[in-house]
Amino acid sequence: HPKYGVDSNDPEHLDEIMADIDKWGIDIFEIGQLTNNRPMTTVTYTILAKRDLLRAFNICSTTMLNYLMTAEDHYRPEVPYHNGYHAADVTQSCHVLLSLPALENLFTDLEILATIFASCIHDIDHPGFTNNYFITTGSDLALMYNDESVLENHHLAVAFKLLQQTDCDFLASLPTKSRQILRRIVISLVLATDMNKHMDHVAHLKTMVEARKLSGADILSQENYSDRLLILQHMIHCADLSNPTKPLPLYKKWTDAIMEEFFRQGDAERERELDISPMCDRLTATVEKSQVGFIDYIVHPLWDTWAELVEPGCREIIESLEYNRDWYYNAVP
Ligand SMILES: CCc1cc(COc2cc(C(=O)Nc3c(Cl)cncc3Cl)ccc2OC)on1
Ligand SMILES: [Zn+2]
Ligand SMILES: [Zn+2]
Repeated sequence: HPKYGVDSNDPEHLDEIMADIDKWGIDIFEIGQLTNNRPMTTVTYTILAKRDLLRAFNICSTTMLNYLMTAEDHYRPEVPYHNGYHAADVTQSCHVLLSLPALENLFTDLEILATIFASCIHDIDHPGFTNNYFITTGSDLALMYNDESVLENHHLAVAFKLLQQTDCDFLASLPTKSRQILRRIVISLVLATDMNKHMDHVAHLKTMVEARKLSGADILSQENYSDRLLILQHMIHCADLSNPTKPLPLYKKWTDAIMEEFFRQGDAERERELDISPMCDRLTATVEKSQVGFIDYIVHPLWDTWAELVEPGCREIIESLEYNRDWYYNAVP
């Protein structure tokens, strides 16, 4: 297999970019351009190989690549934001967060494999509309999942269904017990990416930070299973909401993509004479104002609490977030 799992039209350039795989702010868009739109497969395969997880779990590289390519084919390229680039971005962001010094030796290899797997499939087959849109339009998807975390349940069902294809079952050599533990973790992590759970994430993170202050001990080293799983849930949610913490040129590309996706939903709602969702009306929205609100009310409260828990590993990330917030604040017309 090629070094990063996929062929490249410019291998030397890809080597240069992939040297930053452990760094916050690697250019996912450039990786996609160098791999014929395979950013998710490239990033995920490289991370699994680098962490020696393919060997640790006796995972066949060919089967792993078959699964990743098939999974990446199930992201929709016509969806502006929730496509393979976002999956690659969240996977690489989790990879960096898993290596924070405060979390060293906290997670088992199986928990790490589960987190990387959950990240790369967490939005698979995303249709480019929100849960609320599917619920209010009485869609079959909402009917199937009783209006509860509709998209997140769908992503999980699609991802695990692909494992049933024999040439894609990269978990085939895992003992049954390990498969069950991994499946449980992946389900809980993808369900944790439902924005409806956002306030619970922030509340629990604050509780853990307070508990750590009271106990004084480096509590992250004595976490019990349920707290470790909660930290991984907060981690994937932070990665999902990490665009505003990245270098400004990358952040601006993510903003353009999500706003186009939201505007297309707004167009569909206008067309169907439904109420247009907040920030989805391309005729009235102010992108800069939305981002300042997004950072002030959602991203900063979450990341500030996360940063306190893993202190001092995320100081630069918070600085980048605050720099970007000021840039958008000053850009408001
Ligand atoms: C107040 C809410 C809000 C939302 C926005 C749009 O901005 C963004 C929103 C999102 C965003 O909402 N992402 C998202 C997540 Cl993390 C989980 N489930 C569904 C979704 Cl859509 C991801 C990135 C953004 O800008 C770069 O601006 N304000
Ligand atoms: Zn999602
Ligand atoms: Zn996502």
